[in-house]
Amino acid sequence: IPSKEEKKEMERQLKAINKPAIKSFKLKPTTVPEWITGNNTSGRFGLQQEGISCPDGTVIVKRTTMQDLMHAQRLKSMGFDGPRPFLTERNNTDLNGKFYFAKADIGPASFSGVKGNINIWKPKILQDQVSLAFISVGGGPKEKFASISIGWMVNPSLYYGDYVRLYASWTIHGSQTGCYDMSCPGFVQVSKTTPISAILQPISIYDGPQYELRLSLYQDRVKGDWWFAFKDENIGYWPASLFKSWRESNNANYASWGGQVYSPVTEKAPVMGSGHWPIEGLKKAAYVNGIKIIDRSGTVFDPEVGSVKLKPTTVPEWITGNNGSGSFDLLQEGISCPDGTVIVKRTTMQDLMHAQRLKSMGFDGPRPFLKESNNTNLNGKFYFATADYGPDRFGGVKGNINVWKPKILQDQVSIAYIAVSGGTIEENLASISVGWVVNPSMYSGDHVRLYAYWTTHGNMTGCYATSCPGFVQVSKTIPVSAILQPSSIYNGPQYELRLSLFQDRVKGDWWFAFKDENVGYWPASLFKSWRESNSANHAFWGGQVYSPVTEKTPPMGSGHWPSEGFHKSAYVSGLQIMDSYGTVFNPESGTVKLPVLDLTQPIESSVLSSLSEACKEWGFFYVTNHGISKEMFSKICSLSRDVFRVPLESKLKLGPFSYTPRYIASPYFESLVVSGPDFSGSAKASADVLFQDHHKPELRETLQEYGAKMADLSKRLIKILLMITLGEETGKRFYQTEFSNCHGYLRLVNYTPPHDVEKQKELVEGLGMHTDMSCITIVYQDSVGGLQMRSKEGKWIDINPCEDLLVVNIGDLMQAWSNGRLRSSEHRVVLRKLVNRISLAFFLCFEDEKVILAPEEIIGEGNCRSYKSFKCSEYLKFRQSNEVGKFEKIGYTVTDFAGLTLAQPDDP
Ligand SMILES: O=C(O)CCC(=O)C(=O)O
Ligand SMILES: [Fe+2]
Repeated sequence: IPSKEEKKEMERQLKAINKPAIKSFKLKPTTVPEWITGNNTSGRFGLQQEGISCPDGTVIVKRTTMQDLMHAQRLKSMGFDGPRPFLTERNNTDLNGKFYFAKADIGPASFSGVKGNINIWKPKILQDQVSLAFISVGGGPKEKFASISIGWMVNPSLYYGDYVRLYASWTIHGSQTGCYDMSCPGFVQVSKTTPISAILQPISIYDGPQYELRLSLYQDRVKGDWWFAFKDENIGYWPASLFKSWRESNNANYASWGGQVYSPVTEKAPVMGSGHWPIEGLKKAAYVNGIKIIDRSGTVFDPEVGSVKLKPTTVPEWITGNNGSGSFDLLQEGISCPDGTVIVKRTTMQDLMHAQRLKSMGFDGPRPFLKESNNTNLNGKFYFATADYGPDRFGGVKGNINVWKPKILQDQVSIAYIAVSGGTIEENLASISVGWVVNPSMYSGDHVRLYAYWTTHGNMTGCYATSCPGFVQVSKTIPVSAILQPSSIYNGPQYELRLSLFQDRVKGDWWFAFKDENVGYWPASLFKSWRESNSANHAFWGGQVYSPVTEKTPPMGSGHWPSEGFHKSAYVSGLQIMDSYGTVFNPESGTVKLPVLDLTQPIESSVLSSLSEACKEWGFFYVTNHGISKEMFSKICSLSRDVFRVPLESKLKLGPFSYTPRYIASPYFESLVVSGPDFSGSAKASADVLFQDHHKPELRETLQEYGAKMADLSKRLIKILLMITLGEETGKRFYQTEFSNCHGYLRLVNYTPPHDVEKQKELVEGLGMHTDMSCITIVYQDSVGGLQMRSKEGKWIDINPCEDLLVVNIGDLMQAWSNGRLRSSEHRVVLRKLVNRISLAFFLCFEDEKVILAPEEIIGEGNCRSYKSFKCSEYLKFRQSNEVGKFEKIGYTVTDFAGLTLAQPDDP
């Protein structure tokens, strides 16, 4: 505990260090070595943001807190006064502690830059110990000796936790004066993404993957400043003035690379690097490689660089989609920056005290994942209003929350949010929530602010975006505590926040997007429990208020009840869930998650049961890894466009069996049938009519290939359906006797919506409700979407398009043959956007002469037969006898045609 005097001194130091929030910085060096702008090289590298940094998020700077200074003080008194980046002395021990080094050096020499790759390890060390790996430069005569060193360091006494962190330190005055990063004036941070004490992840694994830090130190040859670059990014610089002694000798004199450990004498010295000897070789021992020197003339050898992750690898379509309603302005803390400046809101003592005070009040953060209802504890009351979705595996959630500014007192909190949470067991529950918050105790004023919050460890650990390591800010314009304006007005204009949380499907990181901009992400490593369950489990939307028990509870949202309706009560709208395949669905409208059959995976019993359930309930499912490439789909789509662009006159020459013009099924629907098994012949016949002497060999070649693949796929699917309903052996037998003569045909469909489709009040149907006359149908729909299936209760459910998935649905013939165990459900296509839509449907049908009669095996003992036997061609005739009956199914279903209304158990 510091004495009064010491505390005063620290406060003085804090004042000196914590400069005003706005300051003009140099943002770029004048000269940059070639190696900084080179192309990327290997080595994926995630960065975690430093503990206490700017909620503002514009520049990540760890402002020195009293605590840091106390730590530093303590370290000093322990004997560790900083890394010894340039030391000619050998391993040494003084009264308090021991230093060990392993290094290589160059010098004296004349150079102005050095770079190298250091691989990252996380040595096990005790609280008072230090382990680091570095690159450094130094120079000047003995008593004026100065140096800079950068690298990674594990130093629990200086920084929170035993994380491996980026570090930078320097010494002047013959190494008498020394500083870490921000703990004394000198280093100027310019990077907005990489703080100097950033947590480094991942870490190399013994005999496993190796991760490197790519670092460089170089002098601006015009200004003389020394710059520190991490991968491609300039982190900051030390002004030339700091190293007078170098200026005198006009350049640096020594460079060194290596490792260093420090331990109090009372303890066993900690591990350096991986703790293994160089003789064990790569992947086992720590290394520094790719060392390069830049000489005074600027000559470099083999420049080599990389970059920091700023974008997710996968981005859901909704992020790049068009804007929704409601304009929205963002204010950044009420300060705007003159050119060439960056906004630095560093964590102040006050911020920390606020957070502390809130904690002691009972509010330890929003409670994004709560099964419990409104609750009151000793200190305060929480109230919730939430809707939730789950448990389910999904990869994202989005929604619009309208913004209100509830009147609340200083100690109260009001929040509206969307959240995701997961975890397999109580102890590893984790969650992320984003939304708006009014929280005057945490942030200054009663502004409505954007917030992001997460919890880990069974929700025991929780953090606001930047108040502990975890969230990585990437947006340069939207800080997570941005003030939101305007807010909605009762019975007046409504303003919404468009938010989404989604998982990078390659890296596993969770991203937060506001409108169409990625604000930042939480690295996958943060939510181990989710990784175990492979994705999130629950989604929530709602409001939350907190108040100390002594006060009246504040209003939630607008403070008005939902019954008052739109413009009056708070709402969350446009809720969407993205499943782990990237398809998007609406959790409100009785959403159904259809199973996805992966054809490259062994069909396990869990897959069989969900498939069988879906076929019974919906008659729809998805199939993936079906062996048809994206290029194939886009080729057919483009060929289809060519076909439908042909003048109507020519298309009509194809005749009604192959071409259906727009006015038959619907004013927006036209289609071309290509029949199998000779898809090529059928396509050629059509092409000859449509394109006459302009031969289109691609059309028949592509359709032949696609048709054949569809025929194979449909047969494979039939076998799986038979296996589900009849078991493996019986299924195989029936495939041979009943399905081996099936044939298929393709229908290319072009939907042309009316010009005012987006303004129409009524839903525009591209294809009306119908059931398919097939055994099964396989549909490819382009990215426009609009296919819907109808539930037994009559609810319409979107079947969203997804690049990698084909839609499979059961047709009437299969429903009759399976005695209704497989459902042929009504579906339709709705047009919402003013763009053409292409779909490719493949119908697998029984041969015309086949008599359909459900076998006893499928009816099962004690069950009734539901359909009388009928000849396939008769049913087709029944549907086709009437142009309406072909597409409009009411009164023309297989049940109308062959259904047995009465239970007749003895009827064969
Ligand atoms: O266009 C679609 O997505 C589906 C077409 C369809 O249902 C059909 O042709 O039977
Ligand atoms: Fe259909």
